[in-house]
Amino acid sequence: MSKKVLVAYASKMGATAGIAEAVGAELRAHGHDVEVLDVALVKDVTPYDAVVLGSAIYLRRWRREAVRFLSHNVEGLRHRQVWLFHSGPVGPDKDQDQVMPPAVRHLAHEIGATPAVTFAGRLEPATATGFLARRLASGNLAGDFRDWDRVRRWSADISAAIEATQRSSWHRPPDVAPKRTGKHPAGHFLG
Ligand SMILES: Cc1cc2nc3c(=O)[nH]c(=O)nc-3n(C[C@H](O)[C@H](O)[C@H](O)COP(=O)(O)O)c2cc1C
Repeated sequence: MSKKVLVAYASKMGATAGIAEAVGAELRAHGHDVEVLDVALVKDVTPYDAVVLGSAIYLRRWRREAVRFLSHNVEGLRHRQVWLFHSGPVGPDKDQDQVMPPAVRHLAHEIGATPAVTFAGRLEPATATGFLARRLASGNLAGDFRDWDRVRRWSADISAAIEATQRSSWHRPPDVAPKRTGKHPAGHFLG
């Protein structure tokens, strides 16, 4: 039986929105009824059985509208399966997992969601908005590093997890704190 899934995103320059669309397409291919929406437009999570939320990372933070969505919907999200991802690393650090900002980590814990998966991002002159982004997009961080195979595999795993809960009752995953490396993966952006 198909489930109703919300894939919400917070994106400034379109890269995270593209990843959300790819997640949505894969879930649809698995037979689910999917809505892909800018998170700022989501008023209510009640219609959905499961929620995927992705945010772009800027200066180690999530976009404000994504954090607001989590904090305004803690109770609703606690009763749904929730998956989180963030899109950020570009250039030489494209494969570096990013640490969840403390506020997001706290909210994920409240909701009972596992830590966000990191997907590489995109930073290109054609889509960069703002002085700093345009400057960074002209250096060695420039490029589209989004790994569509990885995004599709992750989405297929989500589909399998959604389907599994139709056969058994869902058990909230244990809280797993992200591993701290001491290294600042956002070093490129912080100078
Ligand atoms: C000013 C600026 C700061 C950034 N800070 C980070 C960061 O702290 N960590 C990170 O992984 N990526 C960082 N990025 C890369 C973006 O997250 C990446 O380009 C992302 O794919 C953009 O997503 P969007 O197009 O959905 O807005 C930064 C990019 C810019 C322009």
